[in-house]
Amino acid sequence: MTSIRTGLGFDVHRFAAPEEGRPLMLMGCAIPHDRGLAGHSDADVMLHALMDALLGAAGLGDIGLHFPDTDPTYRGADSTVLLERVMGDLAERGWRVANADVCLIGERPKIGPHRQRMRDRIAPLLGIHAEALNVKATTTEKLGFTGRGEGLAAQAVVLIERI
Ligand SMILES: Nc1ccn([C@@H]2O[C@H](COP(=O)(O)O)[C@@H](O)[C@H]2O)c(=O)n1
Ligand SMILES: C[C@@]1(CO)OP(=O)(O)OP(=O)(O)OC[C@H]1O
Repeated sequence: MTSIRTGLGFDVHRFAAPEEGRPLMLMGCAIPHDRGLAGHSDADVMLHALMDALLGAAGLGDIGLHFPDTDPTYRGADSTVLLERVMGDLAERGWRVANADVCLIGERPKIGPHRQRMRDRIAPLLGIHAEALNVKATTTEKLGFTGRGEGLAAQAVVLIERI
């Protein structure tokens, strides 16, 4: 039986108008910014990419399958709670996380000042040490929708292994 697998995830959310007063949630952390991301849930784009990577590695589809955006249950959902559900699904099937690498794509906010807080918040939910959860970011050199500041994108890659 295969003992390791990889998965990748990708997600995009547009920014809400500032007057909507949505907080910007990234990796389960409230990040000071002039606007938050729009979404049915808390729109934590980095955690959505991470969950899709985990589900992909385990062959379990994607977050839209598990948490449909047509279901009022998930309105305003805390993505860390959804991540706990995903981790439960993986554990039930005998998988644990070896490492994860998550990349935010956008001009602002800069994640440098928040990187360690993000790792410390999410690594325990993945059952790994913070050093096995990498958090990084890139601009798109002001090109495209992220470059224009219309929204943020995120990518994630994970390795899972048999317990
Ligand atoms: N939202 C972001 C984007 C980038 N960074 C940091 O800046 C570095 C340079 O970005 P380039 O797109 O010019 O390569 C990048 O490696 C990150 O360290 C960031 O913190 N937050
Ligand atoms: C987690 C969910 C739940 O509605 O969040 P959304 O804010 O709709 O985010 P999206 O990444 O568009 O789709 C995933 C959904 O399943």
